[in-house]
Amino acid sequence: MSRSAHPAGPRHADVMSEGHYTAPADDLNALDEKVWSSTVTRDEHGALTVGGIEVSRLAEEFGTPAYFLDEADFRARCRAWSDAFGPGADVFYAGKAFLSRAVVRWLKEEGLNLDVCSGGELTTALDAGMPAERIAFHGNNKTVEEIERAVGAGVGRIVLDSFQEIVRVAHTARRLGRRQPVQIRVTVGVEAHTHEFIATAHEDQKFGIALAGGQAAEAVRRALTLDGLELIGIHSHIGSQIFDMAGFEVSARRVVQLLAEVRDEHGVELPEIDLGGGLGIAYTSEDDPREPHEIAKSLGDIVTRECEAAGLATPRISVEPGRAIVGPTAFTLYEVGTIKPLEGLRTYVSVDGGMSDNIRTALYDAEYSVTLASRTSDAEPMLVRVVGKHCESGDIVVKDAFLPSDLAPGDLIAVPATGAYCRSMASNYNHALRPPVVAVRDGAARVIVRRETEEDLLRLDVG
Ligand SMILES: Cc1ncc(COP(=O)(O)O)c(C=O)c1O
Ligand SMILES: N[C@@H](CCCC[NH3+])C(=O)O
Repeated sequence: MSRSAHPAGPRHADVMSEGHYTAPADDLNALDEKVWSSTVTRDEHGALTVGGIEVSRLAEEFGTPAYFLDEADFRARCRAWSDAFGPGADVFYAGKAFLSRAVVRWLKEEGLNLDVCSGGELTTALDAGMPAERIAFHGNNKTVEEIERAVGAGVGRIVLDSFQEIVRVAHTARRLGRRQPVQIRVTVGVEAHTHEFIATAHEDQKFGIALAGGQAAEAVRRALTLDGLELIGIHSHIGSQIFDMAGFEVSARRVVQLLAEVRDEHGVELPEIDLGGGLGIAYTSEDDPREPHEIAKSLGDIVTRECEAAGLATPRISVEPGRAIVGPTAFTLYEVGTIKPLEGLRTYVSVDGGMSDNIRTALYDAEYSVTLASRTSDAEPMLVRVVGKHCESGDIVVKDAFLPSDLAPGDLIAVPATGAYCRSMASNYNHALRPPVVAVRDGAARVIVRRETEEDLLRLDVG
């Protein structure tokens, strides 16, 4: 069985009562390479395999639900990003998308840097051997204790997010006898075309300091006067799951304008700009993400052009992709439980996980696709909603999809593109046990984050 680049058939407008969905693929067994990691294929029996291992074997050994992460694909994406940006720029992987010690080691080996945004992420990064100078520390409300740890560890940069934080970091650095490299995160006033909850550069929200009204310029003024700080640049992150480069272009242009104002007022050319992460991936065949080299070229060109126009030397650029690296590298494997056909509506397929392992559908109305993984089938397509086992009717994993109508309890189904913001946002709702993450590579599979156990739950319950 082979992978197909274009499995989605023509759209049908006739079947659904609400929302939007793709018509059944011409071949429900086909795998769209846009949404699956590079080593996923079907074997001669039709079963899905990753890294050369068949899913039924994986399910037997590691159980379901579980996330299977294609290590070769992860490493290849790291290399694609670092090659695209080249030695004159820095790629920081955004650890919030998914972080574990194995991931930190892969990043280190592949030459990437790491963006962390909490004490927990910092600890994981340092514990797995990421050199502190390759770590950027983010967050809109870093605690004093987190700031102390970050400065004490010698992180390469702290991204300042508020006026209070400018003072806090300066104080801490002075007390520890350091001069901490910092960037200032600005909100550039861009409405990124993405879900409201994951857009971050419009002014009415909690992140950053607004360019508008001269606030960012004031933040620069203060940062430049404080002894404990070495202001190395300006940071902007406009949101997440964005396909349209226009928002990044506006953002780059406005950040460069601020650099020019800083040069005019202070006679200082800040050497770096960070344009954040947020590049979209394909969750379904309808999504059309950009390749890293296109993104690098487009951002590089605009920064160079704007800097030339402003008479500035081109600063060093950095970016912080999270989803675009880890998102496509993993899929979630579920076992089908109950199947409930609702006459004239759709069939509800319940799986052994749900919103506790993938909150994105409930939280952002995110769209996913799904395939029958343990076998192929030539049965007619049926319209399904894949739901979890939680006590919520919003507990939906895949809102609208087609699966073969001979689907039966015990079949394995796989949801692709769950590498980002699924395990990292997983919960214990209904005392669910968070699933393991299993890395698969060259015919070998190993647990990198183990499944939680009921003992883990009881251990925290000390009452
Ligand atoms: C500051 C910052 N950088 C990078 C990212 C990573 O975003 P993404 O995973 O969409 O690339 C985020 C999350 O949106 C962020 O807040
Ligand atoms: N967690 C979000 C994105 C936010 C990224 C971090 N600022 C998602 O799943 O899409």
